[in-house]
Amino acid sequence: MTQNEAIVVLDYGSQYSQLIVRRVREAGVYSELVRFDADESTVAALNPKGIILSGGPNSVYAEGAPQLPAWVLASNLPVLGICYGLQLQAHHLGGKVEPSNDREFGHAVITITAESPLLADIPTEHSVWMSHGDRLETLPAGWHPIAVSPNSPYAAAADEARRWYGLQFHPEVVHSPYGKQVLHNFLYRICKCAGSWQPSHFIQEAVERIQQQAPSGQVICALSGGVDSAVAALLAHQAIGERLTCIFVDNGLLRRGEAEQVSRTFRDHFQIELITVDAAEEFLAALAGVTDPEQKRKIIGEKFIRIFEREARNLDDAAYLVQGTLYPDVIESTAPDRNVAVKIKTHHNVGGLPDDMKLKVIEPLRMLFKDEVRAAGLALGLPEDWVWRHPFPGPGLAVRLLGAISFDRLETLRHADAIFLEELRAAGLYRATQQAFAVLLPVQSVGVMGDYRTYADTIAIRAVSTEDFMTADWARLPYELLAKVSSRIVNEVTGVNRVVYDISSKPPATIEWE
Ligand SMILES: Nc1ncnc2c1ncn2[C@@H]1O[C@H](COP(=O)(O)OP(=O)(O)OP(=O)(O)O)[C@@H](O)[C@H]1O
Ligand SMILES: O=c1[nH]c(=O)c2[nH+]cn([C@@H]3O[C@H](COP(=O)(O)O)[C@@H](O)[C@H]3O)c2[nH]1
Ligand SMILES: NC(=O)CC[C@H](N)C(=O)O
Ligand SMILES: [Mg+2]
Repeated sequence: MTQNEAIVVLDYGSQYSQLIVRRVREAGVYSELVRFDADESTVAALNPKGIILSGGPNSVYAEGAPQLPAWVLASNLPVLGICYGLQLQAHHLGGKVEPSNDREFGHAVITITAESPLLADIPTEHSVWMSHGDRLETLPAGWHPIAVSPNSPYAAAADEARRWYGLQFHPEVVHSPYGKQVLHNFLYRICKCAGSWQPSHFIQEAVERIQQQAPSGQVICALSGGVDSAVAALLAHQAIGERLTCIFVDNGLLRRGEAEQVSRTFRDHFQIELITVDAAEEFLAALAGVTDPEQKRKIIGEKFIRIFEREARNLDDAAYLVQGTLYPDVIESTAPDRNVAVKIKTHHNVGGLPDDMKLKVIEPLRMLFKDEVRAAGLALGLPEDWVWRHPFPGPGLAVRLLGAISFDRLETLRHADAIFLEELRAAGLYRATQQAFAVLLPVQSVGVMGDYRTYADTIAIRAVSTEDFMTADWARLPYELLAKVSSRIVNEVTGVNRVVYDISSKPPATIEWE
């Protein structure tokens, strides 16, 4: 994306790399994450006003550890190193980094010891979040400390003349309450950014890009009812008008009333052609008897694509497929030290596309985060309810119904899920949690109802609070709400005699159960 200014974050594999980009964008400056070994021309094309070096799991002195590219050392741009980034700066400029006995993980208090634009408007003593086992023992020539912590003589350091700065702590995490101010200082006091980035700015550019990517012919957009695909559809429609047809697949794995609600809302609000494909039987037949979570996901992913291909052939051989892929999906599959990570689950639209797929994929949101997509959705006139809808996974209820899938079991789950969401909304708490749903377990247990014995199914209720769905905590829903949901489910849903609330965070659990 060509912006007139950007902050480029070099990724050394920190779990927080994405978060740095996000914080910079929140502060009004466009930012992208690039591999630490990206070449200079890739970075120059982004018009950088400054460079941030992320943290990382390695030790700078270890053999094979990722290093600073020569072009960074030769650059005149301001550079901010965070944790591993600071250690790299020191390592390359003649300072000394060593393993420390006083490792710091978590909360620490730092004291500002010298005036610096980086730490302007911040109390002299304040708490920060640390996560390191190595530390700087000697600063390079030209550098001086600007903050200390009990275990880090160089919690922050600077070469003001060159505009190189380093932090041993992580300003990007919420546990560093002044972290936003530190980043703001770097962007505006040091890099002199103008600060004109807004998610809605990207709309015009995205529209032009879609016109170039699909200059002629028919285009389909896979529409799910979620916010991502709706925003992608609106952008594509602005770009190519009537050449666009949206395809909504009723895979039989949707929630109660969802198929009707999605097509009705869509038709009420948009003048975009929509085809609803009733593929419920096809999906359920393919899933019959399948209990393995990964196998379910693969069957579903493949079916989706075959249906899109079939619909494309019926539409004058449409050659393009618009998808709502977001930036976190892209980063997950491309950044260093990430592609070696073990696979937890196959997301149906990422990495799961068949090799022989002929449709060319167009992904207008591939540079955005979810909150930015929501802002763009609002700017494009997407109804608020749609903008704030909880995400719903493409494999749908198949990954919330453990064990073999049948129409009857799906109906049980749909009913319980509808009750939970209805009560959550009635309590005014839908937007206080980021995702909430019911899960049907393959577990029967004994109960007593109306003096007779039951041996029936278990429903688990899950609600999470999260910023980015990468980590999550279970939502502290009020007991009164849980009590009401539990009693309604057992009373109203035939075949269920027990309801449990899932109190697992991610990690170690994931949000979905499969
Ligand atoms: N039932 C469906 N019919 C057609 N396309 C679908 C369906 N379910 C998922 N998709 C496609 O898969 C993509 C990824 O799904 P995903 O759930 O990540 O995004 P979303 O549904 O657009 O938004 P959200 O994350 O808010 O649910 C969607 O953008 C859409 O293109
Ligand atoms: O479109 C999707 N296709 C998938 O295959 C898929 N699997 C998980 N999810 C959603 O991703 C987020 C994180 O989920 P997990 O913690 O279960 O991995 C949560 O928001 C999940 O709902 C999916 N979305
Ligand atoms: N969070 C980090 O960047 C850690 C850097 C380095 N691996 C250390 O332990 O000190
Ligand atoms: Mg979805």
